[in-house]
Amino acid sequence: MSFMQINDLKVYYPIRGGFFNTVVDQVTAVDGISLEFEKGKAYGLVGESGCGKSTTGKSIIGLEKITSGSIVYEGQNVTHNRRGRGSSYNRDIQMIFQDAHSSLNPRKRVQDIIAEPIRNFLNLSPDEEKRRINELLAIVGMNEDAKLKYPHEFSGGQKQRIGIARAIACNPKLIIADEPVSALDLSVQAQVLNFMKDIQQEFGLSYLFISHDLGVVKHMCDHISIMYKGRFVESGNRQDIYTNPQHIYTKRLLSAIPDVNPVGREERKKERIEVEANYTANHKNYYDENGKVFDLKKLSTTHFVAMSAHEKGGI
Ligand SMILES: Nc1ncnc2c1ncn2[C@@H]1O[C@H](COP(=O)(O)OP(=O)(O)OP(=O)(O)O)[C@@H](O)[C@H]1O
Repeated sequence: MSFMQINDLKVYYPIRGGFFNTVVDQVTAVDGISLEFEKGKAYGLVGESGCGKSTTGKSIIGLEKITSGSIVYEGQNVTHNRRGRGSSYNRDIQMIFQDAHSSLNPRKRVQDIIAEPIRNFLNLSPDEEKRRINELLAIVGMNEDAKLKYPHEFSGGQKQRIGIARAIACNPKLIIADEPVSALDLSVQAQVLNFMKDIQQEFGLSYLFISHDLGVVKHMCDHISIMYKGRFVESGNRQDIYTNPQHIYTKRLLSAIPDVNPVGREERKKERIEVEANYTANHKNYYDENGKVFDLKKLSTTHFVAMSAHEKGGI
């Protein structure tokens, strides 16, 4: 049973111009997406830069205005009151950001950063608050003496852990993680991802994991949606997406993942080229289930660049 449903979400940004700074046009950032969240499951949102992933995350949490569509949380339509002070939605849906450094207030000590949601949503005594902060630091694998330090005294991975401690402080149901590890180096990425998996299991958390990296999403997510120009072109479980992708755009994203296994690399390369050639020969345009046309020529530009570098064995 899903605890939250996103229905036909659309987010348009107005473009202003002219002498009176009036609205002259709009950017269609999210163009009618629907999603359902179940407890304890991780959902992935993948697509190229600018396809609307972050806008989706920010509009779900309430940082962006929704143009149309609805968000239903535990049976209540919360579309227009997501950020109400003290609302359970505000407490239960948390976000962690790509740039941990700028998401932590540099003038606050770690204990005050982590205490922020506790003070907003839980009515704890000073002693209980201290105990909760110690507990949260232990969960994210940090020493108690971190409490009195400032964000600049920590490494990137540690800062991300502080962000995670703040996000889980009030036992949320869903964490929206927008590229949470892409600013970290590879060994730290693995540590943070594994740690996020551990706490997911321990606390029955759900994630909306936003990334352009299909490798990371494969590691983390049960259900994956592939986004292109504000819409989902394909959604499915991990198995469907990685072993039996249906949409040409998904196939191209998958082929852009560096092929690190030398065994059978040539055969896989030939197979990919064949799939591409057949598809392009047989489909002038691709029509999605709503009849919207995707122009293959336009779609291909970035991904053919990525593919050809890969095909040449350059990656
Ligand atoms: N505040 C804004 N005002 C106007 N347009 C915006 C604003 N924020 C984003 N956009 C536009 O909305 C579209 C979607 O942006 P978004 O940041 O959601 O993409 P993204 O998939 O998260 O990209 P990236 O992976 O690079 O972060 C882009 O065309 C972007 O230029």
